[in-house]
Amino acid sequence: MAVVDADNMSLGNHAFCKKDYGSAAESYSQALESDSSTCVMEVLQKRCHCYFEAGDYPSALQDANTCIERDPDNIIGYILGGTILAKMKQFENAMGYYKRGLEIDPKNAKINDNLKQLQDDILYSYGNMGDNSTQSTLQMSSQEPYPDDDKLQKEEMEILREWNVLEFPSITVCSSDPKLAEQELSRAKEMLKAGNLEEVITRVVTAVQHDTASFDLWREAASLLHKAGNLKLALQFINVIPEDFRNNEVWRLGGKILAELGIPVTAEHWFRHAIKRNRKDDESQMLFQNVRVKRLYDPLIGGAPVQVQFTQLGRTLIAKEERKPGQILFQDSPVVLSQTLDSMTIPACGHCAKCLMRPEHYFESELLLTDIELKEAVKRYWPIRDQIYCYHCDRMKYCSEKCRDESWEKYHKVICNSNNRYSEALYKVCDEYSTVASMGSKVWSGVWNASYSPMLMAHIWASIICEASRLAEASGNPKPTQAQWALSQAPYRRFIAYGSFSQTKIIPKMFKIMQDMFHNLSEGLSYAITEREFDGRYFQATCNAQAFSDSNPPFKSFVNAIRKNRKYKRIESLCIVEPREATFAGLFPLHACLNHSCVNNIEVLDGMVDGKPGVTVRALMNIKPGDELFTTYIDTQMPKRERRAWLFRAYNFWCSCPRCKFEGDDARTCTHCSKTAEEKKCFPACDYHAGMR
Ligand SMILES: C[S@@+](CC[C@H](N)C(=O)[O-])C[C@H]1O[C@@H](n2cnc3c(N)ncnc32)[C@H](O)[C@@H]1O
Repeated sequence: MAVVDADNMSLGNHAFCKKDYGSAAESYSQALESDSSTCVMEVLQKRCHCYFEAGDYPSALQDANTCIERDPDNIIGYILGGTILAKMKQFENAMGYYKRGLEIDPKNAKINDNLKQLQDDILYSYGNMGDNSTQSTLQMSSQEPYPDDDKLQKEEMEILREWNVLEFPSITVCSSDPKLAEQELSRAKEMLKAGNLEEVITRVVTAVQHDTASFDLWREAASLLHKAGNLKLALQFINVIPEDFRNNEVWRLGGKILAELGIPVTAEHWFRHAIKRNRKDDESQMLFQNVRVKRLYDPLIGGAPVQVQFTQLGRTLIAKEERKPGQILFQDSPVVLSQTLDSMTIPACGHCAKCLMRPEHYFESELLLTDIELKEAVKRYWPIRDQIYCYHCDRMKYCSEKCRDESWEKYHKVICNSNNRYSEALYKVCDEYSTVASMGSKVWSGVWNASYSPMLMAHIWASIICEASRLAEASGNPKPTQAQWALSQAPYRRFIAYGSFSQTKIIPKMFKIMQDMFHNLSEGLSYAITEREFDGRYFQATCNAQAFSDSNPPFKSFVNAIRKNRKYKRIESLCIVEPREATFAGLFPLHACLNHSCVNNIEVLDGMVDGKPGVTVRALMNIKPGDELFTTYIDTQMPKRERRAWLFRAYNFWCSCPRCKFEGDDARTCTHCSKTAEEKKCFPACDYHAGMR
């Protein structure tokens, strides 16, 4: 047998037995340098063991990956890779290695044992993540003004002025008599109970006439007027109280009145003051967020039978009308998108997500050349979509010049490697990802842990930068002003952007790549990717992104067309296997308000919106007006403990949906009646729980 440097090999083995892993690894490295034969794999595995035992996990992983690269069916490589990643607490990645191993040897006892251990590790790690409570959405939601809010507030003040509600109310001041004032106020309260609203107003006015100096009285009077529905007079009364004398209650009441009058930005201003005076004032915080979601989302909803509200779960979508299973609730288009890394080899428009697959991607070229009938069918029915490349790089494909030009102006010019020498590093790791993915594992060790593309984050930053520089150019400024930066960031404020741990430590390489990419841009532009910025966008990209595809790809049109023509019955039989479609991850503003439940009442499907790929949200169950709409973020076939753990790890909350409350750890056993659900029907198992939905 040709041996790899036998001396070093046995030196290595000797040191290994003595647990001197450093020396053993060194000897194995020297043995490998001779790189002569079949033993290379064995030495690599042994060195991997040494690195692992010595705690040098990145080097160990490199050896495991080299084993896999040399022999993709090398099951030990997958076991080693999984074990190392589990040790590094990269559980999802570890799972990827083990799953790939099981594809080669489904009954492999070691992998099956390791997988069980991995599940325990996952659950244990979740239980030990420090503060394991769901974060308070109220505390996490910003009350910062939006860009241009100052202008909007000025416009609102004009309206209030026109309504004459900023002036002192026209009352005749009587002799000061606080007692009489109190009596009048009590009568006003009685009148309110009796529903005599006219009389409430008369009494309230009389009350303040007798004690104009008491701001408490003005506040109580305003509160009664608010309850009686006279909003404008109520506002006038509350405005009488000078700012320095307004307490938390006054500001809150003012905010409520303004919100009901449809003066949202000023209402937010009043609620902000209320919260400043009492940080624990949850009511004002909730009211603030509800005013905000109304003004931000109402314009997006159009005629759809839904509305956005703010609840304990944060932004939430509520049905306004009844819907039966299968009926559409709304459709949505992405504000930003990028093709997911695992589908990068499938041609698609990088701007609008249309599939650009051609017959040669589906049929073998030999067949296309020799099968005359197929050739004819393809010529007749396969819709050939244009494939246009970026002017400057061959990375980006588009379906039209319009898409290419829009993409360039909106974000690509900032990250195209013709303009940005640092972007090559990002493209390179994306390419590496596809190599690893082609081995069946969604791993991107040490760099990225999510299945969504980091390109989505890059597109977010690039689009912010392009928009800010466009605004600067339009206003004749050499560089964007702070207000212009804020304005260009505003569309992304609709997407939740917080998580429970910092990603910069977990994927430092990606953090560095993004910092470099956006630090020194052309024309003196620079965007600082701080830790906070990186973490926020990371969670934004992972917690809100929805995967979607072109719902009408060329293959589908082709098959539908040949099905209608009996002549092509044989060709139909060549199209049995559906091709993998290009998948995109997108941020959809309305869809991103959907919260999760393990008993989801809606489903999200691919759909065409204004001629471009987007999403369609459809009822799965009977939905009544006022019902909250729930999607599902995970595979709901998983048992409860796993579901909850995944949700906490990926989305930062502990699910408290009816299923999680009442289902046992085994997804098919009911905690109430212990009955086992039918195969494939996880829950509910009993009528009691069915009624709890
Ligand atoms: C796509 S957003 C959904 C909209 C979100 N409520 C908001 O205010 O933007 C996902 C986030 O919503 C929250 N969330 C969704 N479903 C939840 C649930 N069932 N319980 C608690 N929080 C939930 C979590 O913070 C999660 O990371």
